[in-house]
Amino acid sequence: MTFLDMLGAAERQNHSMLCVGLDPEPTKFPGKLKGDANKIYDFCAAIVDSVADLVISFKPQIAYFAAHRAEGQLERLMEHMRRVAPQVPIILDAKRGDIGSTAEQYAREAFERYGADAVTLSPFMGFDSVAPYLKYEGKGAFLLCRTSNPGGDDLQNQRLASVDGQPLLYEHVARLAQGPWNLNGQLGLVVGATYPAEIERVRTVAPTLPLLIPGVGAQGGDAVATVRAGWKPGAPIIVNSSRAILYASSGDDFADAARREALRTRDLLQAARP
Ligand SMILES: O=C(O)c1cc(=O)[nH]c(=O)n1[C@@H]1O[C@H](COP(=O)(O)O)[C@@H](O)[C@H]1O
Repeated sequence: MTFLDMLGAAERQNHSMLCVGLDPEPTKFPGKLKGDANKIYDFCAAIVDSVADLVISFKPQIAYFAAHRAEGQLERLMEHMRRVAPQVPIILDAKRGDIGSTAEQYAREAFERYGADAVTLSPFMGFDSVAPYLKYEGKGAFLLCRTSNPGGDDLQNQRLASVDGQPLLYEHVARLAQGPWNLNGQLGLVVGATYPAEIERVRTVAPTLPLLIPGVGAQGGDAVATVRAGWKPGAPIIVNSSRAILYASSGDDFADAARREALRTRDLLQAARP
């Protein structure tokens, strides 16, 4: 099953566009787990178990594991997600971007070591830095396009005088991903929920690509505006929330609280479909 097939199946089965981001930060862990980096797997597995029937995708952020020498725990978590939610695709948020020979190693890490279904990438180094990921048939690759952070303006909103129509840089990335770079239909784009007008613009330039949209919850993005700007039948959106769900409670009821917040967010997103 390809990444896109899995997305469609999870969306239908769980009636969801919600992606739960797995950004484990031990200092924020509840109760007995607090401060213990050896409990990253336990914390994340409990969250996965409580929301598995509510999500279109899971998105572990690799830095939160690597910073604590917890790559082994990430490997176990990937296996756990496969076991409890085989229908739910996993996007490894790694934001890689390097020359082709190094990109081959990053692609191997994401798809062979961790067994991810998709990965996030920076397009800054150009097509040859993206191509090695596309050799993995059926896997997805999301290019950073208009990111959720304010500093995204610094480069992404610059106008490209040398390109036809003088698009903004992020519009050009969207055009490349929808067209010439999308050799096997594996590309998607990352657009921040904090910028709904830009989501709408990206959706116009890239009408069929899946959009990964982080920024609801802790970053304050507008869930309803996000869906209205990005959702179209047949062109999935994957709306990520991490901290607002993971840390919905600092008590021993953290998994139940995460489920309540995930359910609330899922239903808000579903109800906003035009
Ligand atoms: O690629 C991403 O996932 C990403 C892109 C972006 O533009 N903004 C963004 O916040 N992210 C990631 O999405 C998650 C957002 O987390 P919360 O703000 O806690 O919901 C983090 O893992 C970020 O690294």
